[in-house]
Amino acid sequence: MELLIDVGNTLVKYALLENKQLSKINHCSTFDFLKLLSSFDHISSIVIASVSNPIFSQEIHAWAESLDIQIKPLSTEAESFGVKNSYENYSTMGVDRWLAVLGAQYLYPKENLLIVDAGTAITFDVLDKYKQHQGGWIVPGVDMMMQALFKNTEKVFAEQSEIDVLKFGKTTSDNVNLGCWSTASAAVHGAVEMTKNTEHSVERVIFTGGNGSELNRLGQFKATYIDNLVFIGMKRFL
Ligand SMILES: Nc1ncnc2c1ncn2[C@@H]1O[C@H](COP(=O)(O)OP(=O)(O)OP(=O)(O)O)[C@@H](O)[C@H]1O
Ligand SMILES: CC(C)(CO)[C@@H](O)C(=O)NCCC(=O)O
Ligand SMILES: [K+]
Repeated sequence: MELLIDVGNTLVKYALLENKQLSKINHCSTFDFLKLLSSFDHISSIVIASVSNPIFSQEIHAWAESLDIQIKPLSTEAESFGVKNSYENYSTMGVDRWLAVLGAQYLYPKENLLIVDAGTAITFDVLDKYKQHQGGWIVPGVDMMMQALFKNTEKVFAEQSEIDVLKFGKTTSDNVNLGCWSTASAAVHGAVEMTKNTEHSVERVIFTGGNGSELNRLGQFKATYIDNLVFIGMKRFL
């Protein structure tokens, strides 16, 4: 049994692989994950991808080595499984993005794709059906947009609320909630629009990440939400 770990900036996500089958994803803080570690002493190997502080990964590394458990850190490559990175300096691209791209390419090899990972940040990656990454965007996540507003203003605030449909708001709280979600959603539309009339015109949008299913629900476009896209990418390395 293998343990797959995706270390983000807010949460650690992990899943088990048993007989090539991915378990459901769990998530927790790095602090809670370290408390859980001893319960994984029966696994044969670990695959880890991190875009966060290396100290956490180093602790897992040390623990695995002390128990003779193999540990394989993943990193972004110039090319993986024939998929070619567009970055001038590929190693600076977050490995979570690269794994999401590889997961999407595995699931939909015949379409031009836009991969949107909506977490702490929202990343956009365009991958064409010839396995060429065409570039992307990084924007603040919905929570981060709101936090930036609260931090830099005196009278702007918001309460957490469920959004039914995207529209204009008539209270401060609704203005913030609807504004930030609409901004994220508009960026998805904008990314699709930007590829129109190019050779990599997007045929499918794939959402993942903590806020991905909500963005999928709120948007008015044909899209697919895949909660374990990064793990599907990781599985290709096993
Ligand atoms: N069930 C959920 N659990 C945790 N976060 C959730 C959930 N639903 C929505 N979210 C939101 O998703 C965001 C976290 O997304 P994600 O789980 O992709 O985190 P992350 O991996 O730490 O982010 P990143 O990888 O971008 O650093 C938070 O802003 C949170 O508000
Ligand atoms: C953008 C995030 C934070 C999303 O998790 C991560 O992919 C990251 O730290 N990336 C490094 C910068 C880049 O991808 O160009
Ligand atoms: K992520």
